[in-house]
Amino acid sequence: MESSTSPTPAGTCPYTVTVRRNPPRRARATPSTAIAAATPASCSSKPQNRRDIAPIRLEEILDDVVIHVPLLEVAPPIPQEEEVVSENLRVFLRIRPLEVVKTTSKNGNNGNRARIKGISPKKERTTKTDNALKKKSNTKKTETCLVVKDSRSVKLLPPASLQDSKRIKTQVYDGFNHVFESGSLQEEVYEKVMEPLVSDFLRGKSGMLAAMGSSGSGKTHTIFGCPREPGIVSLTLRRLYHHIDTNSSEFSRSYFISMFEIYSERGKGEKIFDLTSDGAELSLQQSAIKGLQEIMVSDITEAECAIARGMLKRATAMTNTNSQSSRSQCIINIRSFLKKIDDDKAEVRAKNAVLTIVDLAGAEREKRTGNQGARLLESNFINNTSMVFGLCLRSLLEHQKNPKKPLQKHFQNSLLTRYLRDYLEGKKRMTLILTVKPGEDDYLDTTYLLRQASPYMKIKFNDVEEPSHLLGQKRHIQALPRIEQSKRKKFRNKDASMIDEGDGVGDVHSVLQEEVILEQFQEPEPLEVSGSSPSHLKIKCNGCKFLKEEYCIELVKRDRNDQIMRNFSKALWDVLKQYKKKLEASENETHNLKESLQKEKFRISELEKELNDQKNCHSCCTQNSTGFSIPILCTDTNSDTVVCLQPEQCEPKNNYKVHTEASAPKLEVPECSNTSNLCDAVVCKSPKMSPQVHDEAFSPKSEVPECISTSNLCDVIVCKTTELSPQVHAETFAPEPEFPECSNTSNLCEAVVCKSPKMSLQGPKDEAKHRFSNAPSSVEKPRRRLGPPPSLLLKDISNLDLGDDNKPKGKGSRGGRKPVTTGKALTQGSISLLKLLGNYHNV
Ligand SMILES: Nc1ncnc2c1ncn2[C@@H]1O[C@H](COP(=O)(O)OP(=O)(O)OP(=O)(O)O)[C@@H](O)[C@H]1O
Repeated sequence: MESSTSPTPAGTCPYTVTVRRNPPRRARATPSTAIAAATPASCSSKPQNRRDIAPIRLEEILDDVVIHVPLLEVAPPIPQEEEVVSENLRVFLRIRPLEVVKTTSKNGNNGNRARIKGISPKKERTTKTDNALKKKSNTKKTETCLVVKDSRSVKLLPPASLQDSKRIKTQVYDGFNHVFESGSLQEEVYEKVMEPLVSDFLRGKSGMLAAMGSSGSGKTHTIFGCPREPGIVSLTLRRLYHHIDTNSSEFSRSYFISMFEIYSERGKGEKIFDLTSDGAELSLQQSAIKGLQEIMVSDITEAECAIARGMLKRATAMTNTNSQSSRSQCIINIRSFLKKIDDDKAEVRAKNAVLTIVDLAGAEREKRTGNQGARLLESNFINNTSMVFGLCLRSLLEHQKNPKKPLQKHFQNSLLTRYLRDYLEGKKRMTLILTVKPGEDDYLDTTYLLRQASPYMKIKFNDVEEPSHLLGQKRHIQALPRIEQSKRKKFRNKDASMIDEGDGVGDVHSVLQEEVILEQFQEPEPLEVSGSSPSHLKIKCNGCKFLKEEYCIELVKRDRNDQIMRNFSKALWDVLKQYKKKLEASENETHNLKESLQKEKFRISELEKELNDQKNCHSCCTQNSTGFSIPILCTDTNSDTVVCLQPEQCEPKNNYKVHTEASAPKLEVPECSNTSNLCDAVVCKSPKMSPQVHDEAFSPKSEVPECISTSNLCDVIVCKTTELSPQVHAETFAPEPEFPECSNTSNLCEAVVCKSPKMSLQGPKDEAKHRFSNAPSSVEKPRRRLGPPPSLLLKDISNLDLGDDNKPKGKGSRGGRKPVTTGKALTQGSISLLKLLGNYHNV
């Protein structure tokens, strides 16, 4: 709390203290919508609607719905005396007498035979339950818990036990169309409840009456009654047949009755049984029952007989609460078919209307009914149907209160509600009659029903079918609650003039045809609106005459709703488009990823192939029985050279013959076995080299003497691989015992050349150094022991004329012996060696 001394205004007491209870508030800017609503358009200086605010979002569209729809509700058209635009659901309450005087026959039946599906009617006998009930009723005097306040309200008094323990207070239920006290007569009920429906029905308007209440509360009694006290159905039929059409000479009216029940045998799903025929099982398609028989009833007796026969077939059973409790939902349809025959008898117009009366099976509490087994399963079905029925109405109410809340599709959950869909969605008018038992024991049942059903009184029927007074009169615009697009399209092009003129064409026999006629008449497009304010709107509809004001407003409202829905659809469409784009993008990405994956796979397979090739190449060398690796070689058939098998080289076009392990054991080139995959093994590069040399070269016994003797002819044995191991070359090119000097004195041997830079022995670059002439230092090493000369060398020595070594050789040499030729030209190295040996010898 804040206190402050304000400057004292003139004329007031200087000691006055102003106490501010709340801090001063800052005035908030008035919302533009409020301004718009409060200020007339002419007074506002600023533009009211700014369309450039923001792009429409879903929420705004929904808000739009809220803003625009009540626009017409703010100033609803004032209903004329007889023209009620909207009508609430009519709810009546009937209280059963506390003590029921049973009008039972001698054998215990009260006029109707009990029948249970699948169970033959039993002989009524006094059971323990009955006795218990009787005892109970005798011993304990039941108090009433329901007191009628006035014709529209009741007071519900909780039993003393509950009042104490649960602190439940007295409740008042108000707003019923009428409350029938326990002593009310059937005729009275009919007059208030059914007569308005019947009147409308006679004017061609469909309607429904449904009786709701707990088991034994008097629903069946109210609907069907008994012979002494005929119920609503009987009274309705009487009324119908006593009704005389004013223009009966021009019209012919006929009635058809159909009756069926929805029953769940032992709770195994719902089934529909025809009660007017042989009790055949039927099926529900959309909201129509396929194969349901209609009996044309020409008089009241016939009609009552049909109903009585149906009642006999209905499933009933005895429970603790009702000796003849209905175990199924029973529906009776009375259809009126009105026909106008023109003078020339050529043109007939017809009108159908259906009056539906529903006797619901009573909701049961297991504790009270004492049901077990099959009865209990039936109870579950009954309670479930009652619950779904209630949910549908509750959803309709909530939807009407707040249009944002969608109309739930509870009707799908039971056959009954599916059949009554139009009524439960507020498209057709219906009336409810609640039946209650006023006993203290029934307090819970009664309070449950009243609590559940009393809100239904607020349900409104705005867009329901209006009665057409008689054929030829114009239909109200509201008589188009549900215009199915397909039907519209189908009949769009038909001539609507016959409706305007009031003359029908052709023979019309169905409700559908009637609906089509209405749709044609009420086709709202094209729509022309004239007038400035809704109250003066006149709309020209499809070439028809100007319609009444309230219908114009209704059309505007619908049009606006359509517009809102279109906006909503657009926004939704945009969102969907965005999602689609995203989806496409992600699909592309997925595609790319798949492609790259394919490429990777292909690359992997290539690498694997390469690896396999490498392995195959490696497997050229296989282990033979001796443990040596035998290369699988191929021989060049042209040159007789031996090469290591390479896949690309061994193709038949290259004239290579592939040697398998078995076919090439003789080659025995162990040195190559270690390096088969690393090198081309032993290759003769010289075209001059004779096969014999190579034979020697590859023979392990030859120990490569030819290397020395034939060094000038060829490169002899060449390892092509750079990775040839020294050991191999040592074995191949360094026959240690025979030519230690070769290995030690590589300068002597120019024949053995390893081309590999990694070769451990003498490389080509060292060749010059190893030459004898250029490396005299090697000669000067006297301590070095030479190994036994090879046979070729010995031959050379033996043939050497050492005495003439100073004489020039060749043709011009005199007296000298010609050197013995071995058929092979001596190499320069050999000559040098021989000279050296000669010198040595001389020394
Ligand atoms: N207003 C009434 N006046 C006289 N008797 C009544 C009245 N209402 C009900 N009864 C009697 O009460 C008994 C039970 O009524 P009824 O069979 O109509 O109950 P119900 O609601 O149809 O029960 P259920 O749902 O189990 O079929 C019947 O014997 C019926 O004659």
